Amino acid sequence: MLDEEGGVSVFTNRNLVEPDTIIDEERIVGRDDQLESVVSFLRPALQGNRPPNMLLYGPAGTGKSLIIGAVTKQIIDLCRSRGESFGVIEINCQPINTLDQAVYELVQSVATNVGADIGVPETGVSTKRKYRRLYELVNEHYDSVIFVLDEIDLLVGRQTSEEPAYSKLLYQLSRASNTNEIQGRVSVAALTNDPKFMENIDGRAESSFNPRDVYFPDYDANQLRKILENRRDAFRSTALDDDVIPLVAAFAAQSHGDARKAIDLFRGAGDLADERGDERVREEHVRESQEEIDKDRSLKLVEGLTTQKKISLYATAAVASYSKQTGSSVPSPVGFRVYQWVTDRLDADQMTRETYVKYVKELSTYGLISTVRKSRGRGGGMYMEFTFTGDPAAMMDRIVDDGRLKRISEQGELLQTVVTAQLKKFHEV
Ligand SMILES: Nc1ncnc2c1ncn2[C@@H]1O[C@H](COP(=O)(O)OP(=O)(O)OP(=O)(O)O)[C@@H](O)[C@H]1O
Repeated sequence: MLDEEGGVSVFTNRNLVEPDTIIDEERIVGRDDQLESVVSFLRPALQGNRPPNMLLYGPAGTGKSLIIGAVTKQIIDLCRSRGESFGVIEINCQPINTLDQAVYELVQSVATNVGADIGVPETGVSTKRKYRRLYELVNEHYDSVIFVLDEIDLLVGRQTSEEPAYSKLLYQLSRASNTNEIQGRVSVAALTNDPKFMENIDGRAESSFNPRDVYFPDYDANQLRKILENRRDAFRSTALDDDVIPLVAAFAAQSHGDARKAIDLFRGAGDLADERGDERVREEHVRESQEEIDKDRSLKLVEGLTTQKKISLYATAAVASYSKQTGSSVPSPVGFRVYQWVTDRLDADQMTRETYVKYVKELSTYGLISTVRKSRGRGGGMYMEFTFTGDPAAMMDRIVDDGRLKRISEQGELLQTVVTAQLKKFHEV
């Protein structure tokens, strides 16, 4: 097999390890209970009745979109063979900011499905008009529909509104057939990672939505292994070393058993082998690809931090990096002194020691840092100790991409002296 540049590729069907490829049912692993529940909930659609609303919840990459997609696809086909038209109107709420935009996206989704005009402008008209257009399209083209709202919890809407946008949308859609706005049968399936989602929804939305729950737990390493085995034919039959699939599964199992991560890593390892012109995917490709993924993740995370958090992280990383022993931990009083020095140099606001500690502790929730409480012995008080899971010097490099912090990286030697002096002082007391 040739790759795009005409070289030999380890893949024969790379598409199979792309995240959004819709796979056949026989490739689905370990979701029998969820499949059974969703099938039984949607069966009424085949008997001329309205299926109940559903809430599919569980961590990222556990097959929620996959299962609802696979079952609704079958229903569409079965309905079609009986001369009925069943519509699946799907949106992902993650990039959507407002209720108005969500309704517009729904209109767009139906219009694309049926090949009709959107028939309403994106801005400059009321949300009510967009709802009207949505109902009009549904009534013209479908006998029954299911609205699939992925990542529903992220549709919060404007901060000023008391009721979150997802609550209003669920209310509106789930009663659209009762109010006769939609003449056919309507149900709503909401997908979320948040197990407490229903606690935040408004009372009247809760009673009109009133869903049947389907829970999607994490996959364990064994299930991930089977998921990957079932896509082994993405690669040439001789292209995978024996330890590749178990290793990919083990890495993904560590990061909460997310099948998407497993598939991404599987593909990434293959791409790396291709890039290097290697004929087989080996353990080293998996490890290096995983390192790349970790690096990207921490980079994205750092980009999203406020300047104060960046400074706190930078000062802490500087202590870890400049202290003589590798992998050494950072006592919070030392980190704070260095933080103060950095803020002075940058002429930035200075937070209290409590706030500094709070910021750094927050980063431990992302797995970048681990924290322990320490005692200085009799009467010496308590302090926190921070340890970096990765390389603190690499972390510093990532942070100084922020224009404001660049100035400090030019004073590396001075910073090193400050760190050494502060550490010495701390250990002398
Ligand atoms: N049981 C499974 N068998 C085979 N492939 C799976 C399985 N579960 C998930 N996958 C694959 O993993 C990827 C992520 O799955 P999916 O999008 O369904 O997860 P999700 O639970 O909807 O995640 P998110 O909450 O992030 O949207 C997809 O490529 C899907 O095909």
